[in-house]
Amino acid sequence: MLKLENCRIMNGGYAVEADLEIAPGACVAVIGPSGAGKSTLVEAVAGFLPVTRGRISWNGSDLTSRAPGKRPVAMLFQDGNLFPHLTVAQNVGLGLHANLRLNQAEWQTIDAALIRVGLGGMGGRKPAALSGGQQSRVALARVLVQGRDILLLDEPFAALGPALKAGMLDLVAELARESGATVLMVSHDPNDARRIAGQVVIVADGKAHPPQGTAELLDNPPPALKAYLG
Ligand SMILES: Nc1ncnc2c1ncn2[C@@H]1O[C@H](COP(=O)(O)OP(=O)(O)OP(=O)(O)O)[C@@H](O)[C@H]1O
Repeated sequence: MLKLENCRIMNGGYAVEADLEIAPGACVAVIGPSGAGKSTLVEAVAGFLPVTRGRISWNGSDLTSRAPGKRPVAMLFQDGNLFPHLTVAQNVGLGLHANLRLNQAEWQTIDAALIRVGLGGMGGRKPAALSGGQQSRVALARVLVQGRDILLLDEPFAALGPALKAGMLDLVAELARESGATVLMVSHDPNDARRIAGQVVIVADGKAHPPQGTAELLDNPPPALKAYLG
């Protein structure tokens, strides 16, 4: 269980309050108006932003003041964060060791992850020699090799066309199901939530609300969400 208890998260001068729980293995979309604090919420779980009140925990262990690298969390960013001078396999390997000193078993893990995301045989290429969709898959493979319990996605596929994005979302959902990972995904598109997320956390007016069922919420949105959905 991912718990945010009575939390106040600071992003510069902006505060987001959160008091909510996310069940293990759940896939939860984070939606709400621009600037409301969606990224702030996931970055606090990742450990990139300070929690000035309350507590974040995972299965009972306190994460609140734990360094980002020591949390059971992997994050997928919008631009994929690929290094152009490294090969695809090395970019994935960064998920295992930042210094890329990897043993043979670890290179095999990387190969297996590349195969799993549909990039078998492409490990020797540089990112520039891949399409945008393939680059997203490299970033996903890097998250996969980390084998973390919680996967955070901050609009990772916003730059992809609709069909590619749908394919990537389905792949994320599939990989999370296989590994049992808990997913928290920021998105501006309610269709992303409908596609893979059973629940939605609405972030509005400086507050992250407890998760609600996606279909019930989007079929019958409360006034604040209705204005945002248009
Ligand atoms: N470094 C900063 N200093 C001060 N305020 C900041 C800083 N970074 C973000 N903010 C403010 O924090 C608020 C929440 O930002 P956040 O990026 O979490 O919103 P969001 O809901 O993810 O927005 P979007 O949908 O536009 O990406 C915003 O109103 C923003 O202006």
